[in-house]
Amino acid sequence: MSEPLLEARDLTKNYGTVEALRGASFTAYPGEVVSLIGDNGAGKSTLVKCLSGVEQPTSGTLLFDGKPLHLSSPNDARDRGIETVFQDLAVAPDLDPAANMFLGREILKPGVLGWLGVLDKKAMRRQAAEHFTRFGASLQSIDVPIAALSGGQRQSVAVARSVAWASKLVFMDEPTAALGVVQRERVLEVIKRVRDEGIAVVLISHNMPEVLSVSDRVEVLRLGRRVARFKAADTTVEELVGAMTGALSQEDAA
Ligand SMILES: Nc1ncnc2c1ncn2[C@@H]1O[C@H](COP(=O)(O)OP(=O)(O)OP(=O)(O)O)[C@@H](O)[C@H]1O
Repeated sequence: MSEPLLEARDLTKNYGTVEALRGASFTAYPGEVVSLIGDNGAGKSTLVKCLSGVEQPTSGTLLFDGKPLHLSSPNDARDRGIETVFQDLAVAPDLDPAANMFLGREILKPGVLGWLGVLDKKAMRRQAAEHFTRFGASLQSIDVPIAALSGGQRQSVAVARSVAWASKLVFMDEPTAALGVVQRERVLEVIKRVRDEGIAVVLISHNMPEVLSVSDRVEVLRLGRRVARFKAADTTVEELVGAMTGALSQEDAA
């Protein structure tokens, strides 16, 4: 296997007296789908927040391409090609899907005075439409505000937006949770397509059959620590559940 793209070693994260992470480690390789699983409260979202610049770990080490990494904000992570689809769907409800896709990354064209940039809405709409088609967001129109879309359509806009900008790694926190069967399959196809382009996809999901069908590897968190790692092809739902609940603890045994 290639060298790790992103590695977390012994991360801790305290919120007051709550220890959300207690020495958590995690590894993602380029061009793989790795699922991060664990019971409610295991620390998955906290770990993703620490790996995407939303939160700073209390202690521990992050490495990116083998070099120490410090992320002071989500923009810091984005500058390195790391994108995140959050569980709470950070889309702007009053803007249309194209504007959402380019939020904070607007395409400018020279203004009348030559030096004042104005928004190139046409270029953004064209690129957004191409992108949504490519990444399976089925929208009848890209002119309506996000607020008028269904939950599933909003979700697919959020997924398409983050994979549009991810050049190295994308975190997806429950990306199929709000989706019907057809859209769920589309998102899973998008995940595989992004992986096949050499990007690392980190998937958080409580749906074990889905985890096994789309992942190359699975890492298991329990009580704020990584307790097991599996190759998806070599494991079963029962084994994953055993690791999540503590019936099996590979890493403690190692
Ligand atoms: N901002 C916060 N302040 C205080 N405690 C927090 C905060 N965020 C998370 N926690 C606590 O940290 C622990 C881990 O939470 P986290 O959301 O990371 O778990 P999770 O594995 O993502 O869970 P779920 O599957 O339910 O989303 C929980 O006990 C949670 O209550």
